[in-house]
Amino acid sequence: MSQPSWTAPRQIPVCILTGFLGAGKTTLLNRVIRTPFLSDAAVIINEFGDVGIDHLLVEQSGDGIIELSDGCLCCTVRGELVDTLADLMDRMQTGRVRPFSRVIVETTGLADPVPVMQAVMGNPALAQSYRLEGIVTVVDAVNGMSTLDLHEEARRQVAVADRLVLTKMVSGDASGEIRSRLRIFNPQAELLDGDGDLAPGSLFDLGAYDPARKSLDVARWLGAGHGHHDGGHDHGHHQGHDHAGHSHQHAHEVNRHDASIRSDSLVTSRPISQMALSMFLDLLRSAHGPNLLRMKGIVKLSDDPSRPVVVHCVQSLMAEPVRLARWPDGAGPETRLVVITRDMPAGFVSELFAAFSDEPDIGRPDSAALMDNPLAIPGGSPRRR
Ligand SMILES: Nc1nc2c(ncn2[C@@H]2O[C@H](COP(=O)(O)OP(=O)(O)OP(=O)(O)O)[C@@H](O)[C@H]2O)c(=O)[nH]1
Repeated sequence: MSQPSWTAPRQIPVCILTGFLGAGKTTLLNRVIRTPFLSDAAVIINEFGDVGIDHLLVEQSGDGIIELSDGCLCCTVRGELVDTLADLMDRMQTGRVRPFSRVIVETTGLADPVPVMQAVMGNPALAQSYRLEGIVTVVDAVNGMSTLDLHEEARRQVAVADRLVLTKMVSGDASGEIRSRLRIFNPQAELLDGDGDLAPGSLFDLGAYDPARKSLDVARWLGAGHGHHDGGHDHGHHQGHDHAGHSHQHAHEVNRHDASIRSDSLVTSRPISQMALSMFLDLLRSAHGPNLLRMKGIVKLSDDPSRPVVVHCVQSLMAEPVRLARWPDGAGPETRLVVITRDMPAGFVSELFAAFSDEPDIGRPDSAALMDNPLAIPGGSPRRR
């Protein structure tokens, strides 16, 4: 992990709007595109196939910018989206398009959002101008269950979301099953009613760290208050509590269709050294990067527990950590990390973190032992693909 930066340049937030084919992404965008919150947004629409029509369906707001990135994001994301974002910035800086302060990328319904996130975060030139704000995933209440059963991309779209929007609801009762499943799948994401009165700010302002305002809405970003799913369903969901010391971990394992994807929520008030944090993150990213779909959080460091560091990564890519001047209002002071993984054994991430954060436990090496011998990793060896 590189040294956290004290100040970050002004970067334009990029929000990814995803959701399976026909879930209602374009409809949702149309509902909010003309509102003041999005009046200076640039919208990039990715379409699949030679004859795209989605961009024709999105009503332009005034001189709103609609960029078309054709081709499948899964295949062309690194070239196409990176080029489009770079070109857009160049055109703004040379006065060829009006200034924009936010970008929304609507993906094709077939897109795996992870490479899309990587494209925004992983290009050094783009990282100067843009920062990944987060993911909004639209889920269709009518077809959502079968879509999640059948499509890995749809499961990933839900798992990595910061915010989930449920569309096409028939009645409150009928949507109970899909709500429960989404909660199991992604306990942290805020779940919004797409038929309700949606303010664009509640859709696209995801609470991520904003270098311009130097603000972080931890509850929105990490989902405080959304951490528990609706009860009543048992799809193999396991939740572990360990209140020894000051920490607890919640691990959420989803039903047999989704069994490969897990979400771990790691919380501890015990400060962690920067070295131990770096080793924990490096180990996860280097050894398990392909299975680390997303990790984000705020960490209490032992050198100065009053100034937390904000970290987030997508697979092996890590954004520049940012050291805050103080704990954000309403947060902490405790470390909170959300880790979304695929094909990792239950307990692996939480055990590894507990070892690095020196949670006492018989038979578990502490951080000093792990730094001496990183092979003594607790939690067993994850399956590899
Ligand atoms: N009843 C109802 N229909 C909706 C809602 N949202 C979208 N639809 C309908 O669902 C269909 C697909 O909506 P789109 O907004 O085009 O979905 P999309 O996710 O952009 O679709 P793709 O671009 O094909 O992935 C359209 O016929 C919409 O009118 C909703 O909240 N309620």
